[in-house]
Parts: sequence; C-alpha cells; structure tokens
Amino acid sequence: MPRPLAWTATLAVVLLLGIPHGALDGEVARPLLRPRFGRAWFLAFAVPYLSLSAAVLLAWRAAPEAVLAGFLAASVLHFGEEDAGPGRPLELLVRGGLSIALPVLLHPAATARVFEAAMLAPMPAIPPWLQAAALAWAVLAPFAVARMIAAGRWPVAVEGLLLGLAFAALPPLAGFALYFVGLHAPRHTASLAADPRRAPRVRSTGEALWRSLPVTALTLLIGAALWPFFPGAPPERLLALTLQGLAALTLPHLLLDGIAARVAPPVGGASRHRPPR
Ligand SMILES: CC1=C(/C=C/C(C)=C/C=C/C(C)=C/C=C/C=C(C)/C=C/C=C(C)/C=C/C2=C(C)CCCC2(C)C)C(C)(C)CCC1
Ligand SMILES: [Fe+2]
Repeated sequence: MPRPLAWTATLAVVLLLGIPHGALDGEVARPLLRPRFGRAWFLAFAVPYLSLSAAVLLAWRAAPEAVLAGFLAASVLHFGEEDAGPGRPLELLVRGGLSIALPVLLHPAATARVFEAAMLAPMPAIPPWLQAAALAWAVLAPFAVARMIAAGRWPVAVEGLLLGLAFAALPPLAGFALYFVGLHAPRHTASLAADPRRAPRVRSTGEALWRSLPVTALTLLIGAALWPFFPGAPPERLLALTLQGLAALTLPHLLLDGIAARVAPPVGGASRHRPPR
C-alpha cells in the first residue's frame, strides 16, 4: 500500500476504535462529580479536561521535542499501568515501553519519519535521548521476562514475544495501531466493566461501546474543528492532528485514572486493573 494511504487507513482505525476507550472517562467521572454538581457535572468535568488538552496542544507548537518526550514517558506509564497492574514497577516499564522501544530500535528511520510528521518539526534521525531510553529498555526487558517465567506467568511472556514479532514485522504506525486498538483499548474497557465502582453504568463491553458513543462523537467533532490549524498534505496533516490530539487527551486521561483510583478504591483490594494473569 502506498504510504499516504497506509497512514490514513491506520489512523482511521486508531481514531474510530481507540478514542472510545478514552471517551469512557466521562463514565468514570460521572459518579465522582454528579453528586456535587448535579446536571452540570459534565461541564464541570469537560472544562478542566479540555483546558489541560488545549495546553498540551499549544505546548506542541512551542517545544515539540520536549512534548514528544513527555508524551512518550506518559505513554509508558499509561500502557504499563494497564498491562502490568500495580506493584510491578519493572514489568510496568518493560511492558509499557515495548511499543515505543521496539520501533525505535528495529525501524529507526521509519519511526523518525512518523515523529517528524507528528511534531511538525524536523527530526532527521532518532534523537540520542530516545535512543538511550530504548537501549535501557532492551537491557531491562530480559530481566522482566525472566521474572515472568520464574513466576510461571507464561501467557504474559508469550504475549510479549508475539508483540515483539508484530513490531518487528510491521511498519511502526501499524504496530502501534495493533497494540493500541487490539490490546490497550479492550483491556482498559474490560477492566472498567469488571469494576462496578469505577464506572457503575459500564457493566459489559456492549454497554461500554454504547455509552462511549456521544463523547466519541464530540471528540471527533472537536478534532475536525482543529483541522484548519494543521498544515500539510492530508495524510501528514491527519497524522499530526491524531498524534498531537492523542497526546493532549493522554494527560487528563492519565490523571483521571489516578484520581479515580484514589477517590474510589476498587472492589477487592488495591488492584485497579486486572493484569491478564
Ligand atoms: C471525556 C471527555 C472528552 C473525551 C475524552 C477522550 C475521548 C479521551 C481519549 C483519550 C485517548 C484516546 C487517549 C489515548 C492515548 C494514547 C496514547 C497514550 C498513545 C501513545 C502513542 C505512542 C507512544 C506512539 C508512538 C509511536 C509513534 C507515534 C509512531 C511510531 C512508533 C511509535 C509506536 C513509537 C472530551 C475531551 C470530549 C470532553 C471532556 C470529557
Ligand atoms: Fe488508555
């Protein structure tokens, strides 16, 4: 497939199937804010959420490489928390970092091209700080895998191996889409459905999908309104808008996870996520 078409198709999948899991943030905030703000709860939630996101979008223009670094660090934390659960810091780093470190190590030129288009700033090669972080990941990964195997957690080790093969075989953006839409979003949704205290109205995947629709539509509308502010040909423009937009949503999405866990500790102990095993 020619690159512009491949980028557009991959980004469409990320937007249509990835956004809904974040749109469920509204369902997490609802029980926390509705008792206090009544019918105005959504406004009380959306205004700070959107303000944080807007601040990140503006920061992309002012300091693209610093924001990229922050976004990647936040992603490791966010993906790792969902995959490893609490109390496993090494596993959090290794599982959360896999989807970034592998493309950087295995497809450096293609990954730098994607970052360049996303940042709207030149990146002729992977910068040294990112190369160093990816190498540190490669040093830590075998220790995490050895621990999983020693604990008899074979499914987790096999999942890592299969993901590694996928990231080796696929172009960087497609590898990310596979992980984000195929693992992260369903896992996040399943953990919400399994925890009646975090999002009481989300009791099944079907309900999650249904409940996520209005905020997903609102997010896509806001994204469409931002289109004129991004330069370039449509595929590059969509890439910059999608990745900068995801980074902007990641900050409140990550903060809300932490706040909700503190305010309403989940049923059955400290664990807020259910790792696969
Ligand atoms: C609720 C609400 C809302 C909504 C929200 C949402 C919808 C959210 C979402 C969220 C989300 C949805 C999130 C996401 C996240 C994501 C992430 C975190 C990602 C990451 C990524 C990465 C890190 C990548 C990387 C790369 C590239 C880029 C290329 C190649 C290679 C690699 C793979 C390295 C609104 C605003 C409307 C309003 C208010 C309320
Ligand atoms: Fe997420």
